[in-house]
Amino acid sequence: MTASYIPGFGNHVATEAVPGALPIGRNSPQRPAYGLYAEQLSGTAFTAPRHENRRSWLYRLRPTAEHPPYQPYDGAPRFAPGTSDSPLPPNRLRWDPAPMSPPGTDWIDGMTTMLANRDPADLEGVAVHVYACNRDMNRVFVDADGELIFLPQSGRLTILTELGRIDIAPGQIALVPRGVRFRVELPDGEAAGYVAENHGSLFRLPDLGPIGANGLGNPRDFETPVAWFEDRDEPTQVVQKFLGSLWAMTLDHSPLDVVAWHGNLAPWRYDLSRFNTINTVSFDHPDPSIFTLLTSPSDVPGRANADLVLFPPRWMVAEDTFRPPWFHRNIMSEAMGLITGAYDAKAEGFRPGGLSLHNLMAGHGPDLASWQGASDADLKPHRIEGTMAFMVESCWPYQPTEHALSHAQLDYDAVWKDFPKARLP
Ligand SMILES: O=C(O)Cc1cc(O)ccc1O
Ligand SMILES: [Fe+2]
Repeated sequence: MTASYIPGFGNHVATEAVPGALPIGRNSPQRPAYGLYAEQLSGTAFTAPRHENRRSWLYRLRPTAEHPPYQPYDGAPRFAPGTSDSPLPPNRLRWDPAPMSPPGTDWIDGMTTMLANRDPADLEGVAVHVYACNRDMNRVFVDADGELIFLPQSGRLTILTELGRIDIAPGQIALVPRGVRFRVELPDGEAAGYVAENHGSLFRLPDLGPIGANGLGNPRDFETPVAWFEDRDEPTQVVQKFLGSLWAMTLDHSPLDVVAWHGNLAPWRYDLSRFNTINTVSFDHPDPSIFTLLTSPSDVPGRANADLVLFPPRWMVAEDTFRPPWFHRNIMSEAMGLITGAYDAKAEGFRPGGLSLHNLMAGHGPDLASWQGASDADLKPHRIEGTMAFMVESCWPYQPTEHALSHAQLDYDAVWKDFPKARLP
């Protein structure tokens, strides 16, 4: 079965998997069609301004409210373990790709939380997880702590959500809103990649300012699945992430039973190759904000709770310019992953599936080999091919988990060793 999608970002969508399931002209009729249960799912406060307001109405076989108490979930040992209380060294950190999990590991148990900031209860902050799994989920997951962006690095994912079915492969990403239940299946038998979890205001497309009305991520390239449901009366475990801990309970049916829905809070997928990359055609390397696909604003104008930034294939044409990322120290904190290829500031050691962290004010930039190569390069137009890196940039410094701290590369600082000293006249 292939999924069908509706194009557009944050649109008001109406979709039904069974004709007549969606009420017309009202949200909560006295008796919804077929005895369905109407349920509102809010992604913003009821009173959020209209242009920010996101909610959907779901028409389902059984109400979500009908469930037994959650108990602590004791699987997924590296998922949401909390962060260390010890002072965090201001060091740059980098990680090799995580090894594949033991056979029989599904997406939930294959999740490893690497970096987190703030507390989910603050409704601010972001976490970066990696996953490595090799078994279809036969249960469902729901994240009360935030929306999830899946960035597969290897292996396709089928994400069966309450609101529809999403198929993605490496090079595509998907978002599942906070509170939407889903199951992850692995058409290739195994999969690995990244998940960004946003506790803060919902990801949206950035303003374009002088760029104009088009460019970067174009709204039409975001695809929301049509209504899809399963009618399965069999025990189904639901694992929930709530305030940084995992909880579980078992229903006697699948909760992926939404027959119809309408609204503007919805999952979507996006093909990263659709990103309309904009950059200099004269000189200098623009700030990486030029590559922003999505932004989650904080309460301070222009200072993102989280930006999702892409580094796609592109032409490099800048004249008399050091073309890779410059040396820098930032107030923002930078978590970076690599989906494929090589990243232009790191000649080696940053591998697809790997991760790096350059926190608040950490001095970083091109490694010695990249600096040397770009300093000596003949500045012809040059196309960076076959690459896709991304950054989850946040105004809140990241705290690595204990697992991340104990599995970091040992010698990352060495990539910035032995730069020749400048020679004054
Ligand atoms: O550190 C990095 O590699 C990310 C980055 C990229 C860039 O083009 C400019 C600044 C920046 O932080
Ligand atoms: Fe940086």
